Amino acid sequence: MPLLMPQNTVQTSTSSLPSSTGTTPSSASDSLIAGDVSGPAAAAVTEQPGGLRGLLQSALDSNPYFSAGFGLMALGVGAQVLRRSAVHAATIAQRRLLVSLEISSKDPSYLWFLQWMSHESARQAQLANRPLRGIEGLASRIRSHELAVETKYEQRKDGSSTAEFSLVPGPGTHYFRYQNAWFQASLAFRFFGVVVKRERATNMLDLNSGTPWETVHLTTLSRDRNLFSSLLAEARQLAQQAQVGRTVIYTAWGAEWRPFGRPREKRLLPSVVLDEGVKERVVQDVQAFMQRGKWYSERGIPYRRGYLLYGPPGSGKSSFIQALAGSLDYNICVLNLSERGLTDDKLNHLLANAPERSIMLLEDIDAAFSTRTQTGEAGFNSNVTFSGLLNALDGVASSTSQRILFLTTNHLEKLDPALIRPGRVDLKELIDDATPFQANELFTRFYADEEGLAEEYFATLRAELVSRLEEAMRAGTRISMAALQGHFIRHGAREAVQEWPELRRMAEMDKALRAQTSEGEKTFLHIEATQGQKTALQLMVDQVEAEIARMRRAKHPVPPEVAPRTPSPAALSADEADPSTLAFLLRLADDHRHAATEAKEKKQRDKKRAKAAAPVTPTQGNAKRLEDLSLSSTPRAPFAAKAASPTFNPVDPLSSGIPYHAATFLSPIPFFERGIFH
Ligand SMILES: Nc1ncnc2c1ncn2[C@@H]1O[C@H](COP(=O)(O)OP(=O)(O)OP(=O)(O)O)[C@@H](O)[C@H]1O
Repeated sequence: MPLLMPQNTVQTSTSSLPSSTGTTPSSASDSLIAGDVSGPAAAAVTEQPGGLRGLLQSALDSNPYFSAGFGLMALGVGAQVLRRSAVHAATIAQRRLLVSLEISSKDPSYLWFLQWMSHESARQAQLANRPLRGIEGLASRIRSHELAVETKYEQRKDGSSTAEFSLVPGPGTHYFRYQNAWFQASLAFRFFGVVVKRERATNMLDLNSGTPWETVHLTTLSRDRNLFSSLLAEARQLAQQAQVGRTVIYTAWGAEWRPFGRPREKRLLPSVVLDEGVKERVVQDVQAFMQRGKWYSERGIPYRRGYLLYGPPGSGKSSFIQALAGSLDYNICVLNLSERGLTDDKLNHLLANAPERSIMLLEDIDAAFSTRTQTGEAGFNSNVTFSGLLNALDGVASSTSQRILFLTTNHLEKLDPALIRPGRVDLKELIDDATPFQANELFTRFYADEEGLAEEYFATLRAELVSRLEEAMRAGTRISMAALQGHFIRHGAREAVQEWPELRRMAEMDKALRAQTSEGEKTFLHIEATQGQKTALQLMVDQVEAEIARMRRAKHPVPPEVAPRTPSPAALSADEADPSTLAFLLRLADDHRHAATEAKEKKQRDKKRAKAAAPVTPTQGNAKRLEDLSLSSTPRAPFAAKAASPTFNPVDPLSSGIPYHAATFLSPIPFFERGIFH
């Protein structure tokens, strides 16, 4: 305690000592310096506090709580200083020792890195089954426990579907070891608020697609910074390895392209059998186009080419495009215009930003547009307008990078000429049902090396099959290549010929069913009344008859356009019926049925309204209820008088002479609506 004694206090006390005491000032000050404050000097110090320090001292001495609090405060301040210094030191150390890399989901290496991580985690999972040995063994045990699943789901037109799941590192922090260096990877979802600051345009796209903007942060020691490039190169190599000999199918994911499932095995061009010369024409055209990049740029012509493949389902349009992409070592970007959530802007962006070396494929273009008007109201989910599509196609035309665009359709006749004019579509090819040439080729591909089949016998079987197809074609029955391929898969060469009638019957039924659908209606207009179509016609006749019977049962008048032609349903025989008339009659009958239902509903509505507007003579009970419900200020007499009059319109406050609010309240219509009179 004496050591805490303030110097100035000591000095002040010492100078105030009277010299008359005979004590030499030097001896007093000596004893103070030596720390000896007993005796008169000490008394002087304690008795004269003098200033803030003295006050503090006395408080500390006299109040133990105060001194304890003071001590705690000093400790807290010390701890805070220490913490700050530690944080500061850590920040400096982090800056100097660590280096981090950000990969955004916009960057191509983002997916490569995620794939690399999942590949590594699978590899390490295998290592983990081995005995633990050294740091390698330890590293193998440290693997990601925060996974995310990416599901690619495809619903096919035939109703079947496929789903592929890939496990990738999920949001969170992951540690891994690469070339003896430790890495920390933190996958953070950056939500819109943050992205707004960084990339406004991208943020808007994210808002449209509803997918969060993602980033991966990689951190390692600064001396290992070169490992980043080697890691990314390895990830890219791994991604490319997975694609060697394969075709990547990209699909639209919001406003960007993402690989759909794993890359597919390349389809070989000879495996798709098209009619004579068709394949060669398209392949040569594409190859010539690819070699003329300089020619296009020198003349300032947009470097793009559009192809339209049209024809019935199952004729090999998609298969051919896949094989063509494989032969050129290209990938395919598939876009379905009827896709939910697709807008003009997104379409434009997607067409303009397709991955390099890829063929753009717009499938079933007729399904999205049959006329120039937007078909969204007609049941499609897409918000793409026809003009939006034309703009997007023209936008592609203005791009300087190479663009190969394929459109496919089953119904050429449904397409607007503006869509397929030269400049948008440069080459159109019909990919039709099987021709004798194709049947010959496919038969050879399937059975040329079948065991136990002599060359001569093989040739005879092939000729027999081809002649049967020709005969079916003469009778108007076409067989799709998909059906022919399925038939060959099911049977050997001999049975394929023997079982030909089965294939033909199936083809006829298939056509009949197709013709039954409204989609098939137009196709139907082009067919002749052959054996195959007779089945279809019969189905249609049946439908017209059923329609007429339904109308008669419902007591709807049969439309005059239908009636004269069908004095009795039996008069319509399949042989006489003309498909276009039948299609017309069916549609007419359908329209008429709708009109009749609407008329009936309207009649009921009118009746109800008339009943509501009819003069009201309240029954005793209802009058009582009205009385109970009426406002006290409501004059009841005029209402009763008016209500008795046949011309009284209870909804018209002016004619009733009742104040407006009371009139609405008293009007029977709201009561009807509320069910009071029911
Ligand atoms: N010309 C062909 N050569 C070889 N196989 C074919 C041919 N046409 C169709 N196939 C086979 O039939 C199946 C369906 O073919 P694909 O999907 O290519 O027909 P598509 O014309 O694109 O049909 P859609 O118009 O319905 O899209 C595939 O398995 C394919 O192998």
